[in-house]
Amino acid sequence: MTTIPELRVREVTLRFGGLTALDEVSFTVRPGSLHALIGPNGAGKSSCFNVISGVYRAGTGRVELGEQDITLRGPHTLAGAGIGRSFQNTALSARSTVLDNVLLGRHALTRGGFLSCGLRLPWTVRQERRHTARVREICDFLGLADRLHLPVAALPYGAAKRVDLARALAVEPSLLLLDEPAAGMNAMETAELAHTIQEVREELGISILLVEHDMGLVMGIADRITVLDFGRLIADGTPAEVRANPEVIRAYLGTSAEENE
Ligand SMILES: Nc1ncnc2c1ncn2[C@@H]1O[C@H](COP(=O)(O)OP(=O)(O)OP(=O)(O)O)[C@@H](O)[C@H]1O
Repeated sequence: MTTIPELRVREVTLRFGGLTALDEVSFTVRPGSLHALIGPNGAGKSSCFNVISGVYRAGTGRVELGEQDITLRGPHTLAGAGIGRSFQNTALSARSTVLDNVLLGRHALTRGGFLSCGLRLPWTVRQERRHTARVREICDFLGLADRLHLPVAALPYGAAKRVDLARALAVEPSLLLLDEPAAGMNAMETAELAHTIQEVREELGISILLVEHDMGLVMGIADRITVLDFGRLIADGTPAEVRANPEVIRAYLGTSAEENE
């Protein structure tokens, strides 16, 4: 069994001109845990997510995954580092089928260049079959088995988000980054998603870092929660600890309470 590495965010600072989006933020995602990153609007959640996933480069500080320093890695090297990520606005090809979209996520694990694939050499054919079989398993696990050959454009929103999740899992990550997976979902889709995320964690044993606005979802499934406010870390603990933290209550009451409930 592969060991799941710890993700360490170490004193990360990120500035946009005069604005400090992240101010010496440090937290650790323990191996196999479901860790949520929350905070009011503009707190720095997306900035932090983007630093971890290599979209933004931290001004100072480090991001480490196990023994790897991933601070300066670009987003295209994520899969190689064992990180799968979902997107807030799914970056799927709407006209392609579910199967083809998820197979694209598998690309990072594919050996051989386009010449050997184009020539359909026997080992590339075998490799393709193996990848397709695994992708079918992942889609099956996520309840997409009967939709494999449908174009993504024909799917309801909740199912399209599952395809995005399937594509992130297709890289066989040890760390899964989920960027507001419940955004735009109705209550039933959100409840199903919560169940799926828990199943992914239990079945695959991987670590999951979740950036999410839906407090109900986060409080219900996270093992640990890191709270940001104005780019600073104001709390880090279990859902019960975070819920009772006066600074967290103040930060959330300072914004629209309904919006964050
Ligand atoms: N590319 C950018 N250029 C300039 N400022 C930015 C950029 N991205 C984010 N910011 C600013 O950095 C701060 C943190 O933004 P960020 O999007 O990380 O917060 P957030 O917690 O994800 O907010 P939300 O919940 O509204 O998505 C905000 O003041 C935002 O305006």
